[in-house]
Amino acid sequence: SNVAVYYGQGAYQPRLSHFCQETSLDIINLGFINVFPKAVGDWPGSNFGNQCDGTVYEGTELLSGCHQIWEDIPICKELGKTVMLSLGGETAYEDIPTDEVAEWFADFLWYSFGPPGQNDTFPRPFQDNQVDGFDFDIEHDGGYGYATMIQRLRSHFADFPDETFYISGAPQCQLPDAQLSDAISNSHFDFIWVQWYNTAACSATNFLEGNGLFNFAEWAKVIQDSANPAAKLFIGLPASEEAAVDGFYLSPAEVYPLVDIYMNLYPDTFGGVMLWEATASDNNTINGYNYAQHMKHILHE
Ligand SMILES: CNC(=O)NC(=N)Nc1ccccc1
Repeated sequence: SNVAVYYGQGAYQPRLSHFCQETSLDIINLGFINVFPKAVGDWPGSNFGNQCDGTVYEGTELLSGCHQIWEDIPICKELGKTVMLSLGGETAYEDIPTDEVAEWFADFLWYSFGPPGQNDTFPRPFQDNQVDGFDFDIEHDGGYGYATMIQRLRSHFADFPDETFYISGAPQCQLPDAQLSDAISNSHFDFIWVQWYNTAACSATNFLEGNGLFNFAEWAKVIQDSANPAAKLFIGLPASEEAAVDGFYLSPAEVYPLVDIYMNLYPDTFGGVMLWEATASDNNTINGYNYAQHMKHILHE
């Protein structure tokens, strides 16, 4: 099974290539496209923390100088990493007003961050690099338009039949997820990494208390009833005490039984662990291994 991490919002984070050299990491979600178009023709905006050089395409909030990222993606690809572009995050206003805007947004993302050379009226913020897919980290204002975006993206994917592109989502653990449940029911996801933190009613800490509120089983059923029953369900966890809201961190020793039980109860649906986020994991070493390395060991026990 795989370890997925978010990268781009870490405090004083090192560049992407540092994480691509970590053998414990399989999937890297670059966060975030944090400004969504309000109308057809509007450009989205981006934020990758301390990366990029601060320049934007004139009149937009889309970063145009992300040299560290466009230099490092080839290294990541060379090392076999899956690199996703993540939409949303904490700060974004994530409302998609109409189907036309949803399709425009999907087209923009595809022509700007998908395979190069398709339509040069669009910018190439990562130059000729193409991402392996798009992640929906929709934290609020969502609910409508994502299924349309994903269907549109998949129609573009079909134009490159010998290449593989992915769609993923990071819903909160409360069911139904106000932002993504509609999209999960009506469009094809490959990975769902549930944020089993920050929400007391269903977080992974409930597993430790044995109170039955940790709802992996319910989410596994959502996947099995979804547009893609073969989608992989990941357990999302904070990579350190301070990486999420207080009180939701599990030590590696606490994660072990959680993963062991659900990996074996749901061998076809269990996909691995997602961590928020990469730099926090690096800074959280226990017995000489960082948090992601502990997760990799647990997954391969
Ligand atoms: C997948 N996205 C996230 O995990 N976002 C996230 N954890 N945001 C956040 C919320 C509260 C405190 C710190 C980070």
